[in-house]
Amino acid sequence: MKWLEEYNEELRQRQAKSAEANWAQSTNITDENAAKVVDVTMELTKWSLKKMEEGKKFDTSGFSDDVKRQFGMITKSGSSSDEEKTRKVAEIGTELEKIYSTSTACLPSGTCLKLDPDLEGILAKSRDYDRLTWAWLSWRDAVGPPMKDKYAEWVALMNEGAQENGYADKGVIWRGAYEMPNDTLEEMVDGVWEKVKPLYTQLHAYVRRKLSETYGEDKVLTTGHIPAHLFGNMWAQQWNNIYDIVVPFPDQPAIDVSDTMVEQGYDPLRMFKTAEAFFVSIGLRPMPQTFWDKSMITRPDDREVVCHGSAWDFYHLPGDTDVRIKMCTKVNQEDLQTIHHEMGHVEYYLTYEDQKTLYRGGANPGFHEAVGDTIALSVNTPGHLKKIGLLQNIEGNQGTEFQINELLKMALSKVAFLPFGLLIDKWRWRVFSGDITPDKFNTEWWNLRMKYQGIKPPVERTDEDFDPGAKYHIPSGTPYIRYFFSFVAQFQFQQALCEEAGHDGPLHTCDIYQSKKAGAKLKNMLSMGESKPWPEAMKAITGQDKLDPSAILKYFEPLEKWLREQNKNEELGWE
Ligand SMILES: C[C@H](N[C@H](C(=O)O)[C@@H]1CCCN1C(=O)[C@@H](N)CC(=O)O)C(=O)N1CCC[C@H]1C(=O)O
Ligand SMILES: [Zn+2]
Repeated sequence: MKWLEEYNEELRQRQAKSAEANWAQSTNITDENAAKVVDVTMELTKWSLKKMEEGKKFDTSGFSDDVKRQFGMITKSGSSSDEEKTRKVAEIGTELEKIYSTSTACLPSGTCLKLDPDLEGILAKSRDYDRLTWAWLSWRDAVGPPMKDKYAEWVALMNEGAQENGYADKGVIWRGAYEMPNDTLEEMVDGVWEKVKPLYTQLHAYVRRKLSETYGEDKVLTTGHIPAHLFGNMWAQQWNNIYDIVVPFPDQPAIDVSDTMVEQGYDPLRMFKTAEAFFVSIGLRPMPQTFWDKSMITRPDDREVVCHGSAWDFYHLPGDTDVRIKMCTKVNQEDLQTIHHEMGHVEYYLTYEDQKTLYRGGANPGFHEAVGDTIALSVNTPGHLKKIGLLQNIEGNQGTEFQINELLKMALSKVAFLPFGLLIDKWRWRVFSGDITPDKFNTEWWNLRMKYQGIKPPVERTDEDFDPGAKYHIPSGTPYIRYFFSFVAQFQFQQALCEEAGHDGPLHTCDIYQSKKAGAKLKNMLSMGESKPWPEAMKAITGQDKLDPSAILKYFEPLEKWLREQNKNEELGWE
C-alpha cells in the first residue's frame, strides 16, 4: 500500500542521514559534530512520532500479516513528545560516549594512557599484580565519577519517554526486541544460564587454581571469588589473554597465532582481506569498494575517535551500497576475531539490503551478533589456521592433550563470557524499573558481578564510584543481552552449518571454509532480515525454534569431563 511504501522509503533516507551524522562524530569527536548528531536525532524522532500517530489511524484488521507486522513496528515508540526531553537525552548520550572515548589515565610522570591500546594492553599482557591494579582502577576513576549523575538523569528521561507511551519502563521496550510473549525474555535466558552454569563453574575453579599458583595464595585464594583484574581483560568478560597462564599442556604445539601474525608481516588491511576471503569462500558477498574507501580500520593520530569497534549500515539502495567498519585495529588474534565479528554484521546488512527498510535488521539483535562469531568458530580451528599458513607445526588430527588445549582456549572466550553477557542487562533492567536506584548503582553492579561471574573488585568500591560506566555499552546505551543470546546461538548455527557442509567428527574441529552449501543455508536465513519473528529464522537455519544450549554443551563436552577430573579436590563455586 502506498502509505507504507512511502514510509519505508522516507525511513531509509532518514536512517541514512542519521548514520552519516553519527559516523562523522564517531570518527572525529568534536562539539560541532556532536551538535549535528543531536539535531539529526531530534528530526528523526519528531518524524517517527508524527508517522506513529498517522499509523495508528489505520484499521489494520483486514491487512496481511506482513503489513500488520510493519504497522506494529511503526506504531511502537519509546520517545517522549516533549522536544526538550528528547534533546536532553540525545545530548547526554553524546556526552557519555565522549567521556568514554576520550578519557585517559595519567602516570605520575605526566604520561597519559588511553584505554585503547594502552590500558587494555596492560590488562592483556602484564603479570604484575600491582600494575594491573593501577590500570584497572585508573580507568574506572577516570570515567566513572564524571558519568554517574549524567547517567542517572539519562535513565530518568528515557523512562519518562517510555512511560509516556504506556510502557512501565525503558527495559520493557528493550526486551520487546525479542518479541517474547508476556515479556518472558529474562525467564528464557535464566533457564539457559542454569544449564550452562555447571560448565562455567568448572572453568572458574580451574582458572582460580592457576591464578592462585601464578600470583600466590595471598593474592588469589583457591576458594570464593577471584579478583577481577587478573583475567587479561579490562572487564573480565573474556579470558583468552591469560591462555599462557592456564594452558593445560604447555608442551603441546602453540595455537595462539598473534606472534605469527606479526612475524608474517600482517597489517590491519591484510587481516580484513583474510576475513573477507572466508565469507566469499562460502558464497557470501565481497566488501564493496566503498567499504575499502570509507572504513576506518586504524586509529588516526590527528583527532579523537570512538575506538570501540563497530559495523555501520548506511541504508543505501541496492547497487549503491555503503557499509563500513570503524576499528582501531591492532595486529593480534583477538582483533582478527573482532574483524570477523564486525564483518558478520556487514554480511547481514548486504544480504538483507533488498528488504523493506523496516525489515533491514536482525531476526533479533542476538542473531546480528552471532553471524561473524559463527564464522570465526571455523576460522579459529587449528586446522583452518594451518590452511591459511598461521599455524605450521601441527600434523593432521591431534591427540587428546592438544584438543584439550584447543577447547580450553575457546572456552576462555566463549564460556567465560556467558555470565558477563547475562548480568549487564540484568543490572540495566533493574535500573530502568527503579529496583536499583542511583545511590545503589555500584553496589548492585558488584553484587551481580560477584553472583554471576564469581569475581570481586581488587580494591574496595563505594557508591561514589560508577564502574558500569567503564564498559562501552553502558555510556553508549547499547543493549547487551544480544551477546548472551549470540554466544549460545552461534553454536546452534555452527552445528547446523557443519552438518550441511558434511562435516563428520567433533563439532570443535569443524571448518566450513569453501562450503557453498553451508553458505547457502546461512544466506537463506540472513536474507529474511527482521521480516519474521526470530523463532522462524532459527527454524530456517537449525530446524529448532528455541535458544538451545545443547550445542555449546556438546561442543565443550570433552573439556567439561577433563575439568571435572582436574577439579576433583577444588571447592567449586563462590557463593
Ligand atoms: C566489538 C563489538 N562492538 C559492537 C558490535 O559489533 O556488536 C558495536 C558497539 C555496539 C554495537 N556495535 C555495532 O557494531 C553495531 N552497529 C552492530 C549492529 O547491531 O549492526 C562488541 O562490543 N562486542 C563484540 C562481542 C562482545 C562485545 C563486547 O566487546 O563487549
Ligand atoms: Zn556485534
